[in-house]
Amino acid sequence: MTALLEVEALVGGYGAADEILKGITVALPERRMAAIVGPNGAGKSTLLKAIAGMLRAKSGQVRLSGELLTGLPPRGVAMRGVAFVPQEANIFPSLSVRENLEMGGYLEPRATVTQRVEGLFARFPMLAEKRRRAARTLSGGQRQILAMGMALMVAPKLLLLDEPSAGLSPKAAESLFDDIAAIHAEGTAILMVEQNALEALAIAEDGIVLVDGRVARTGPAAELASDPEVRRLFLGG
Ligand SMILES: Nc1ncnc2c1ncn2[C@@H]1O[C@H](COP(=O)(O)OP(=O)(O)OP(=O)(O)O)[C@@H](O)[C@H]1O
Repeated sequence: MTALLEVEALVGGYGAADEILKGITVALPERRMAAIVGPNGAGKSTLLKAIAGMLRAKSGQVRLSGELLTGLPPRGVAMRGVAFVPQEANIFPSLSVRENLEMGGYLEPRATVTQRVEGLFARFPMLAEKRRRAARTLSGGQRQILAMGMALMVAPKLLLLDEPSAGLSPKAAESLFDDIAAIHAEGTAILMVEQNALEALAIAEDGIVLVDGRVARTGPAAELASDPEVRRLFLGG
């Protein structure tokens, strides 16, 4: 079976300085969810940016369903079915909730946009309730739902989430993780970077531990979450 996402020997960084990604090889099957965990500065966010086309790889390849993504601009990657939700500044604060969702689907035909917005309102009643409110009035957890909703407007095959629970209270994070698990259960493959490593591994099927720009461990998420060495070294557990 061809994997949905294949990252092979990816090397890259932000300039002439040292490479941040030092040869990353990971794969994600169709409809699967993997959590990327590891210490600060390991290159987790950088890996997501490289997959999304926001960072030019120095060498190595990224493929989606066998098709080469490496070298495509972010728009080209997005048009092939990869939606990226950055950690910050992922909504338009002064636009309404509905307008934010419409912006998420601005490349889609009008009728598709209307249909998908209605689908998201049905899926997330909070968004429907607040559809006319400026996005800046939402709570942190509600903003993350809106940001994911914008990404879902293109019906992506793969959703890239960069620390969705950052800055949320434990209760808000727990509720957000429930929503992420539900989005995954509906068939979207997800690659999620998280500081809340144990919570992320609890809802993901696969785990990827990144340390200093390299893959230190991969395996079933539950296995990694209960591995004493992983807990001690990377999860503070
Ligand atoms: N835009 C940038 N320009 C230059 N260097 C950057 C940039 N963004 C990140 N870096 C550097 O790249 C390294 C990896 O950062 P990255 O954000 O990928 O780590 P991370 O594993 O996601 O950790 P964190 O949880 O701290 O975000 C860090 O040393 C960081 O300082």
